Amino acid sequence: MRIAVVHRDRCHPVKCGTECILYCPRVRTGDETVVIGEDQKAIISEELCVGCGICVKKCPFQALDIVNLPEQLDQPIHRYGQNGFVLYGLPIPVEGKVTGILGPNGIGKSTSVKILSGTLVPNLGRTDEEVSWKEVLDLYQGTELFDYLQLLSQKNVKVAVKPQYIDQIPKVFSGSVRDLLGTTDERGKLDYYIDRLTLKAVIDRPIATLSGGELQRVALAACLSRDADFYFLDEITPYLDVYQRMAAANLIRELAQERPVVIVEHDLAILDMLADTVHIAYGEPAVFGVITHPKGVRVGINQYLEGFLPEENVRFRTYAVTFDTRAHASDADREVLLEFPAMTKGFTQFSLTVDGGEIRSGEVLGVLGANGIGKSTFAGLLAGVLEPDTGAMDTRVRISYKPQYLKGDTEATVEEVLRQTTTKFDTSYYQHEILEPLSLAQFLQAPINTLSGGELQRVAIAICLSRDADLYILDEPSAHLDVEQRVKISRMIRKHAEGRDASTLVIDHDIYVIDMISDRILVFEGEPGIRGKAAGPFDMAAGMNRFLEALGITFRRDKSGRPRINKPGSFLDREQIAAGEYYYTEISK
Ligand SMILES: Nc1ncnc2c1ncn2[C@@H]1O[C@H](COP(=O)(O)OP(=O)(O)OP(=O)(O)O)[C@@H](O)[C@H]1O
Ligand SMILES: Nc1ncnc2c1ncn2[C@@H]1O[C@H](COP(=O)(O)OP(=O)(O)OP(=O)(O)O)[C@@H](O)[C@H]1O
Repeated sequence: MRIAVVHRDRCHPVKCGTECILYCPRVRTGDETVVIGEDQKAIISEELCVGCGICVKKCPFQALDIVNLPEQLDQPIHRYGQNGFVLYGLPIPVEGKVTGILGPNGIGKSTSVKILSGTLVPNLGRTDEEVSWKEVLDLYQGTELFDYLQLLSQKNVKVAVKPQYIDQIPKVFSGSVRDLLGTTDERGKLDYYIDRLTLKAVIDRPIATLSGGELQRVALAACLSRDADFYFLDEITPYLDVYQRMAAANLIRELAQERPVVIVEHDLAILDMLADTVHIAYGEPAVFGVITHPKGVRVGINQYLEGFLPEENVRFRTYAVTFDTRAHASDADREVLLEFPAMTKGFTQFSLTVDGGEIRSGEVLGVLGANGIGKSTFAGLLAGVLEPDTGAMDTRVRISYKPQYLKGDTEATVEEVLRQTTTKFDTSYYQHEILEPLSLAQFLQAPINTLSGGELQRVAIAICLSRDADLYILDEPSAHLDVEQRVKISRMIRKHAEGRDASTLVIDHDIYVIDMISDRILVFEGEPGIRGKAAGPFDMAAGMNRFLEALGITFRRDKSGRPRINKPGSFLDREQIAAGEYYYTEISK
């Protein structure tokens, strides 16, 4: 079985020589394997295509993919139009349980949530005709999903959804947090959620002025407060600090005792403590995706990292994703490259104090701290996009800065934008050290304004690292990236820093990313939203301990090296706290 996918945003028959038609051996023999449709996009007939792949190589805009599917796949559940992405399988919500969905970007996780939450009516892969619910139900007869789909088709099920891209909320809602949440209090638990998600301080603020972390928590409170039969949460961790992630996870577990919850999540440490079972999503991003049967959470995560599904007998990746444990060498003999001065910056409600410090040549300085404690403000002061009230950064230091929130509002293609930032685009260094680890090659011809959150993030990292600079600043590079990409960008940022007469500062809430990347750590402390102060830089163990001790969270490593959060109050948790080993530990080895 074979599928042909045309990435419509990259298909421009007016601008190319219609190479897909010109070089197709079947077209040369006289049939219509590839034609240009009325909407000026290529259409590939999957019945006629022989799968030679010549059109894929010849297309100047990388707009085509032809893929042979694994044999055992049966009927698709949905296809986004002719030559569009195809999805096989659905997750199953279960009474009393949190069901997770784990997989790379662009593999159909959100699509499956849209189907189960009733936003998208499945078409069983048939894009040229109306497909009735009866046909869908016939297909699921005798399966665990039948009852659920029947209720859904009869519109007899009430669902609550936390959408993936919360930055859309201010575009459709203009009132205050109180106005928005007031309409959702259907179970009389809103005050409880406001308290547990520490939203009291922002309750009268206009939605448009909230930070990403605050908006994420408002969206969560809005979803959890509804009186629904089923709850669907599409990524809860972006922009939340570790403490807030744990608080959100605990609330979701509480809710799952009463109502089924389905969650999509890339943060493995959180998914691990939150979900009872996981469905793995595999396939080829933007081409096809398969949702597996449910697996126990620990087994499922390990199979996903391994890239092999023993029950299905499918290897979907040729290599395993491994979590390196890095020996953190003392680098005290590195030369000091630059000094940042003592600075202060005050907003109406918040003030930041920074004691001066130094960053060494080739060093990566990790930055940890709660939401709203001044990390991005500090980055803005260093980068010169914010004016300090006292102190001033040396303007001779050349800075390359990736901000936390990305704008993707240009129609220029990825390649055009990258070429504007570097003269090295055509070198093999650029291919191997930038494009490959960020998996950018396949969408170089895509216009920036059509990229997903994870794709845009990777382009922004490439732009930042492409410039010549003395100091590279990356604010939350892991947001919206899948697990594999997080491991890859961590290695890549490290490699970029090593052996270069430059320094790098990385702010991130993913503890593992900070562990992988950093030589030393700056810890931001204070009272979120009111005052913050940068402490350090500390060596890795001291920095991690200082940050995690304040949160009361300990980590251990499992056999594969993956960091896992210890259950609060468990034997290991108590033992590590007593030994003062919050992250790097001798005890759990
Ligand atoms: N309305 C749509 N029309 C056409 N294609 C779509 C549509 N929505 C999504 N797609 C495509 O379907 C594929 C799967 O998208 P989906 O959002 O379900 O992935 P995902 O696994 O949730 O990814 P991520 O982790 O990045 O959120 C992507 O290639 C996407 O471009
Ligand atoms: N331009 C501004 N005007 C007023 N207040 C601001 C402004 N920028 C930031 N703040 C406030 O300053 C505080 C610190 O914000 P900052 O973005 O530096 O925090 P952060 O530690 O980076 O948080 P996060 O982890 O959520 O990104 C927050 O309370 C924020 O609301």
